[in-house]
Amino acid sequence: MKVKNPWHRPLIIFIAAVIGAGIIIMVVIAVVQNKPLYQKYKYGIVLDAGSSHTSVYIYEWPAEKENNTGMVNQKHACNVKGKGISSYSGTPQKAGESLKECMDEAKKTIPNYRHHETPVYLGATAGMRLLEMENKIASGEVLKSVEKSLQAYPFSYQGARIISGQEEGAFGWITVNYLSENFRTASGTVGALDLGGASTQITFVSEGILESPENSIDFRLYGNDYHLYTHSFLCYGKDQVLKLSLEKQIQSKLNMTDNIILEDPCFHPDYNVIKSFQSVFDSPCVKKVDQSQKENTFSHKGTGNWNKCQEAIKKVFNTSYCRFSRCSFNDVFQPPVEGQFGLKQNHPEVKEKYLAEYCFSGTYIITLLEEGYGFTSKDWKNTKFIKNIRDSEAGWTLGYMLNLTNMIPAEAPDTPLMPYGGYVSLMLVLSLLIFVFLILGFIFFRRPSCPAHKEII
Ligand SMILES: O=c1[nH]cnc2c1ncn2[C@@H]1O[C@H](COP(=O)(O)OP(=O)(O)O)[C@@H](O)[C@H]1O
Ligand SMILES: [Ca+2]
Repeated sequence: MKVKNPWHRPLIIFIAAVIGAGIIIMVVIAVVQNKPLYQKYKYGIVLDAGSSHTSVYIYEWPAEKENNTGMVNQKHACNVKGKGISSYSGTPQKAGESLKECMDEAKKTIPNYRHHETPVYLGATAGMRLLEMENKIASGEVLKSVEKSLQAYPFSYQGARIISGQEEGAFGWITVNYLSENFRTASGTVGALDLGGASTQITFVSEGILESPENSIDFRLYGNDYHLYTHSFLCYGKDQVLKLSLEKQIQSKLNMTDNIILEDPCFHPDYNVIKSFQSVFDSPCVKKVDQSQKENTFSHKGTGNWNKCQEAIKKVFNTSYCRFSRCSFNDVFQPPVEGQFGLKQNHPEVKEKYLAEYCFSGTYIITLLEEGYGFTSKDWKNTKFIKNIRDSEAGWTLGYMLNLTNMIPAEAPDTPLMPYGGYVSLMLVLSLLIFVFLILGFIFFRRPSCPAHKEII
């Protein structure tokens, strides 16, 4: 008679129970491990203090993914009411006060527990560059006023300063390429064009030798080297160019004794506005008019003629002199434009206050690109007019914050072989298999070789 191994049955039951429990524990761990976690965000605030107005941008990114590309998004934008901070040169304390509404909004938008670690930066552009040139004390007071106002908030204040034209161009380029995820892909980068009210920037990767060091800037981002050409033309933003072009027309009529009537081909034929000399001559971009003329007015009448408008605008670019092997205009070195371009454009929907100047602005953009930067019909096909990329505005502010918070590493971070969830699951399956084989091996090798010979006495 065959005798059953007395401990065989309970052992099998025990082993089956252990394996069953093991499987359940592993499945639970795998499920819990891979369940989508509640995403925690971090925040950053950048104020773009432009010549015409100030905007407050709030950025957010998943707390644990700071160095991954494309992770930072614009959460909120607020347009400060009124003009740019440089317009408060006579009443500096009002510059700080003007930011209050948007900063209060920022306080509500960002969760309270993150306030103290949220950096706030203010960067002022061409309007303040011009004020600094004209009246350094006034520009200093305006900056102090905005600083005082920002320091009153619970955020981590990181400074208010006038950024250079080179920074404005380079950070605009970083923003566009970061949002387009061009840094870690083989697609290459796009050049960046930005037309502001008081300055305009052009930035692109150039293979050629850059003859003027002030136009050259190098970055190492995610393990790649980028050799950039960048230039910011102060006074060539659209508001200042309009003043320049009016000034040229007024100067030619100054010796007239009668009221000055400017017939302007860049404005539509129904346009007829009385303007003060002061509104044209209040800027360091235009030649000063003699004091006795300051109180004068002129009548600005549109005639609506595109060809004549372009002829008039061409006159603001000086191409008669160049110290380098080649120039864009005004003796500024520029290599031939390369690759695709994104031009930052403001709201495509037409607002009343900008409508009258649209003909002038459109003609200026075309003339700047073709006559100024040397774009040809081939480059036009490669040029996109953009306001937003993935709901984030394509200006310099995001690039500025990414740079100051070191969120774009010089070297590409090492990426693990597989995602964390996949790794955990694979390890579980492999350990389960090893466990099962161990048990099977144990059962087979410990089994008595000839149980039939054994007898119970
Ligand atoms: O909705 C719009 N349509 C057209 N132009 C706009 C709109 N919003 C702002 N702008 C113009 O865009 C320009 C923005 O310049 P900004 O104030 O940034 O100066 P900056 O960059 O030279 O310092 C100004 O000329 C302003 O009038
Ligand atoms: Ca701007």
